[in-house]
Parts: sequence; C-alpha cells; structure tokens
Amino acid sequence: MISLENSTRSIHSHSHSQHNQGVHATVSKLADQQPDQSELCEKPFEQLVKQIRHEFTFSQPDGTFGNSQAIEDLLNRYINEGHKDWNEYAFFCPYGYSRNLVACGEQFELMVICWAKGQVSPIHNHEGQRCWMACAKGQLQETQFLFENTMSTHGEGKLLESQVTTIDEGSVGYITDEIALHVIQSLEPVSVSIHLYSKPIYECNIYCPTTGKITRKKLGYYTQYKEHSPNHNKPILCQQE
Ligand SMILES: N[C@@H](CS(=O)O)C(=O)O
Ligand SMILES: [Fe+2]
Repeated sequence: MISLENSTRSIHSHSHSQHNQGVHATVSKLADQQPDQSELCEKPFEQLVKQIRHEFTFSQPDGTFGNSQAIEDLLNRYINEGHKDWNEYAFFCPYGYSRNLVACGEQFELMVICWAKGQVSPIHNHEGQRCWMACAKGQLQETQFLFENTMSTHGEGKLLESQVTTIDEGSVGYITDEIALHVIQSLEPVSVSIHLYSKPIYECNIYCPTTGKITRKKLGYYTQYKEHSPNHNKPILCQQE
C-alpha cells in the first residue's frame, strides 16, 4: 500500500489530535459558554458527512432525483476550505484505484478514492444513480463515452469518446447515466477524490469499447471506516453512520 506524503499512520492506527481539543476547551472557557463538546471535537469531514446526511434525510425528495446543486455546494465548500482530514481515509492500493468507504446509508454512499498514475477505471455506468466527484488532491481526467449508434448510454456496438475534461483540485464533477459512461484517471502522480453516490452502487456495468459488450462488476471497498476490508462487497455497519 502506498500512503500519502508525510503520512505516518498505518491502516490500523488512527491518530486523534488531543492538542486541538485542548485549544477548543480553552476557548470555550474564556467565552464562558457551555458548548457541546462532541460538536467541538468534530472534524470538518465528519461535519460534512452530517450535512450530507441531513440533506438526504430532510431535503432530497428521494435518492435518484433531487437538488444535486445543494450536494455539489457542500462538497465544493469542504474541499475549498483547505481541510486535510479526508487524508485519514486515503489508503492507496498498489494494484488499482482504491475505494475507501467513509459513510453509507440507504440514500447515499460516501467514499475517498485514491488514484496513483496509471490506475484507470474501466468504462462503466452508474446504475441509474447520481455520482459527484470532488477532487481533493491532484488532478483527474474524465473521459466520457456514448454508444455510436444511439449517441446515448444505451445502444449496441462501438463506443465513442464524447468528451474529455479535467476535474481539478478544488472542483466537483458530476455524472449520471443520462449524461454518459465514463473512465477516470489521475493526471498527477497521485490524486484523491471524494465520491458521493445516491443511492449506493454495489455493482455496475463495464463496457468493451469496441464491441459494447457488457460485463457486470461487483464494487468492493479497499477500506471501510478506515479498516482494511477482507473481500466485503457490501459495507459493514451500513446503517451506523
Ligand atoms: N464510479 C467508480 C469510480 S470513477 O471512475 O468514477 C467507482 O465507484 O468505482
Ligand atoms: Fe464512475
């Protein structure tokens, strides 16, 4: 496993900043308030998860349609505020891009995906679900594909590259099956993106570019809640978050 630069943690050790908690405690004492300690200790990424869960619980009409912009705004704000605590979930796999589960519920699934250069996803769909991709580090290239015979994601035969774009650090990409099929890869030696799916996707279609032949792929996790996952395709404690 390749870890990010300056990272000393291993897959089994989690570090928590006692120092920051001390700072918060001092500030609250000076202000002579009784703040909720659990909120003060909450890290920005945990706050983001709470905001996303709130959005899906109270605002989004259902898991497929809803206010995509509101979700994009939450992700966009988080990755542009300079937080680095996503790094706690950034575990690289030497054999391919790694899917590291952060949170999962009935309506959504949030993960940190780590990409070393050359680790490319196959041409795939998103199972009728919405997919946001927030680039927290590096730069990603997204290549979109459509069937040549229909210029849509449903067809036969050869696939055409319909668009190539970048998702730069600090920006958020979005895709659905109505838009295109796609392939993602890193343009930098390493990139890290935060992916949000609504609803969760446990399998997807993989497409042969020349014949359009579809094979099904089970989507596993490299880590789940910071722990290495031994061949699980579905999240453990899915409803816990
Ligand atoms: N949708 C892919 C990652 S990416 O290529 O968008 C996955 O969940 O594995
Ligand atoms: Fe994808």
